[in-house]
Amino acid sequence: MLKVEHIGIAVQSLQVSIPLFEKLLNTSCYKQETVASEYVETAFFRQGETKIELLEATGGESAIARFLEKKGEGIHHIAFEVNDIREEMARLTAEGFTLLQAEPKLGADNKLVCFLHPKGTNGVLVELCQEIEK
Ligand SMILES: CC[C@H](C(=O)O)C(=O)SCCNC(=O)CCNC(=O)[C@H](O)C(C)(C)COP(=O)(O)OP(=O)(O)OC[C@H]1O[C@@H](n2cnc3c(N)ncnc32)[C@H](O)[C@@H]1OP(=O)(O)O
Ligand SMILES: [Co+2]
Repeated sequence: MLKVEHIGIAVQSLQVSIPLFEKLLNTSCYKQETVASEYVETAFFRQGETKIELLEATGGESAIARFLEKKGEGIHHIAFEVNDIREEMARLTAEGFTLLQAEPKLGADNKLVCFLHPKGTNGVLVELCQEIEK
């Protein structure tokens, strides 16, 4: 794993949370992006080498909607940057971790992503991200 690429935080409303995090972090949100396949709208803030990703559900089928319903607002996942996501997925599968996708999928912020089941990672939802070469 190269670094913590972002920390995902589930929020009820980006309209409320973006200004709050702009005040908290003393920096502006640099990107807002909807990921339709995940039924989420995201907002990103840079913090040194890593980022904060705020996530608002755009539909009831969203993992974020279910999380908010069950646990309320809060830290949702930790994303690690990797060089080669498919290689890392194969390595982690061999190590006995449960991947939630057989193939990486298009995520936000120009990344290929996949997730590991939190049951196998001490209750922490882990995301892997690989930058898509421009
Ligand atoms: C990709 C766009 C963007 C990006 O960075 O590019 C994103 O990050 S999108 C983020 C939203 N998408 C996802 O989270 C996709 C992966 N997540 C899932 O597939 C599900 O949420 C899953 C499998 C983690 C949980 O399943 P479900 O949503 O159906 O909820 P359950 O209540 O059935 O959960 C089962 C079990 O897992 C625990 N759980 C759920 N979410 C989390 C979490 N974020 N962190 C830790 N644990 C979590 C939940 O409490 C249940 O445990 P139990 O002991 O049975 O209560
Ligand atoms: Co994420």
